[in-house]
Amino acid sequence: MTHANLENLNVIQLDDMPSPDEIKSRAPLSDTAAQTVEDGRNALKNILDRTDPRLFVVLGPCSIHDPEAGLDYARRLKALAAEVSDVMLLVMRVYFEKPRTTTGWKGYINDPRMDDSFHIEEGMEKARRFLLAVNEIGLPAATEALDPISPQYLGDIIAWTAIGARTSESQTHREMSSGLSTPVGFKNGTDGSLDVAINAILSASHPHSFLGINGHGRSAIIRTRGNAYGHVVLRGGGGRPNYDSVSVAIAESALKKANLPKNIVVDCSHGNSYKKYDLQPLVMTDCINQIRDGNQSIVGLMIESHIEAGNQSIPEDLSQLKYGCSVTDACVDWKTTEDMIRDAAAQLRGHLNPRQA
Ligand SMILES: O=C[C@H](O)[C@H](O)COP(=O)(O)O
Ligand SMILES: C=C(OP(=O)(O)O)C(=O)O
Repeated sequence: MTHANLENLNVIQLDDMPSPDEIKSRAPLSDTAAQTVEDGRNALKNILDRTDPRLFVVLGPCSIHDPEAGLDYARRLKALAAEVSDVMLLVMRVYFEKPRTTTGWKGYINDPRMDDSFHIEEGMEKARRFLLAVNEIGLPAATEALDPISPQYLGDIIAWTAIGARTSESQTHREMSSGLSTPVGFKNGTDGSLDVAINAILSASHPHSFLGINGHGRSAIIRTRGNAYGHVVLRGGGGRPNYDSVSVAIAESALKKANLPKNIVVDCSHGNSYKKYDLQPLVMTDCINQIRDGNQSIVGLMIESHIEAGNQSIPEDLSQLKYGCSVTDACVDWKTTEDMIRDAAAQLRGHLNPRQA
């Protein structure tokens, strides 16, 4: 009996991928970028530990598809970050991996040329170069960790990580988070379920042993310490938002019951704005009002924002792409972003009392 036809029946090809060490040697971490990462992580941890009373805001495009426009955005954001640094820590959303409900462009790492050619080796290196550039500008970066191998390539240049609504319940993502070097925000499920995020924080806070790769790209058993900086991201879901004060109070009690710190980030987009990008300012204003009214748990916000408003589908002819406009979820434009951040900063000045975890 032949055993030749029992495996890889649905695999067409296995291509070599440069190891994490190889990609890092092509795009090495500079001293400036390393300092930004370290300062960003420390500031985020201090906010979560309540030794820094500021609010952190993760904002930027739904996904990066054009590094030039992405860096244009980063430079603008850096100037805005300096203006409001007394009350807010701005962290740029640098999302390269998109979880899809069914199918669609899965992001710049997976398909950097946006033509279904899937040059992952090119995408990974360019993604790393982009992250380095953002950090060299002096902005810490946030990303969604979707592929469990990617952090070996990029983990040294990320300050905050999200686990998305579609993967908070996944053991693989909880294990990975237990070893990540950044604070990790776990989103509630797409159905609105908060339990998956709370269980994820608990799971990721413990040590795990699981399969992965090492810097040389070899299979490895990864043994982790556990991540003490997991927190919830409320993104709405199941047809209703969950940023309102009642939903926030429910999340606070669930965290208390699980013996977890009362640390909540509100995502102003996704289910919280019914995916209507121009509702994000309303969500943000509501959260800022809650903080002014004495809320002790909202430590961060997320905004999907780009240079131009809305979104566009990816055209066959890429020269037709509109500059600075999202190719995934719709975003608020730069002017609106500035207004949102400046208004919120003005509201927060004088109202940021040290909050209790
Ligand atoms: O934030 C991005 C999207 O909401 C997420 O990737 C799902 O997108 P999809 O439902 O269009 O696939
Ligand atoms: C996919 C995202 O969000 P969620 O997991 O909440 O759908 C995102 O923030 O890009």
